[in-house]
Amino acid sequence: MTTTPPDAAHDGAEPMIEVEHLERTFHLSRTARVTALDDVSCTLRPGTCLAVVGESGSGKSTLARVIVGLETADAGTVRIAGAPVRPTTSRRALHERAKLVQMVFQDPQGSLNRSLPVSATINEMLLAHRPDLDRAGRRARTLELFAEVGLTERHADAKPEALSGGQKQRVAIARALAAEPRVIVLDEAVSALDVSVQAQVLALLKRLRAEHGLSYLFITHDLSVVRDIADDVVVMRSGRIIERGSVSDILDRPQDPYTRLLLASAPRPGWKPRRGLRDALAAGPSA
Ligand SMILES: Nc1ncnc2c1ncn2[C@@H]1O[C@H](COP(=O)(O)OP(=O)(O)OP(=O)(O)O)[C@@H](O)[C@H]1O
Repeated sequence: MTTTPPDAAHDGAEPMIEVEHLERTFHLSRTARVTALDDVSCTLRPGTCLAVVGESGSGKSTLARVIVGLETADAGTVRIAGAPVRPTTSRRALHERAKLVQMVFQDPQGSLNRSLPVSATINEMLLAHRPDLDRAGRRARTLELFAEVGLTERHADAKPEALSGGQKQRVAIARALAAEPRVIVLDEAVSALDVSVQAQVLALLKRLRAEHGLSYLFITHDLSVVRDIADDVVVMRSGRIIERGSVSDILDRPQDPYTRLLLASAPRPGWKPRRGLRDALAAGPSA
């Protein structure tokens, strides 16, 4: 394990997200269970991007869901901007949390109504988070948000089916921005996009981060995007963090055999998919 954790204590700034000793086990039947989070601790430094990487089923999404409050941990603590995140059904507490942290998913379709223009999803967020705006104010703010993510009024008034995958993901990012959060959790948010569209969305995310002082928790199984966007990385396997460090620590000087295998299995120019990552991992680090 690398000995240089991306720990905010090192630079004295209060962490945007501080996760300590999270545990989450899913009971599938009376006898079968899966440990999705096993003593997981990590820190997102303000204004930075922490990538959470690992193969499918390693616990990345469960970690993201616990952080935003969509999932409850069995044990451990989550603090966002210093405020403890507790399981709650209180509308007020959920609203307060939504102002701190928003989530963008792989499939933007989930937050779009097929029969309404895509601007409706932004209007809905503004209704919840900007009570100071009237109808005209919400429309103006919606168009501002569309412009921020590189879309126009024509896109705002289109139904979801008229937009490409990349454009829909831009709408999802605009929707997250509408709450004016401090942190955005992106769960495989660029994974379904073509490489060139992916690069454009990553460039957009980097610009927005700088302009709004945002911090990102970036969940991905795709190591090729990590170098582009992340500052720090944690590597998960079977619910545990097995290695952590700066992007160059992890991508250039990985210590753990599993991290090395993940890197060796990652697609790169000239890579030929002779064997799946799962098979390679099942065969063990010496494969
Ligand atoms: N609601 C649930 N009920 C039962 N098991 C679950 C549930 N959510 C997650 N799991 C299990 O917990 C483990 C971790 O899943 P999780 O989705 O967090 O991993 P992941 O790394 O995000 O994988 P993927 O990239 O495939 O989404 C897996 O074994 C998964 O099957």
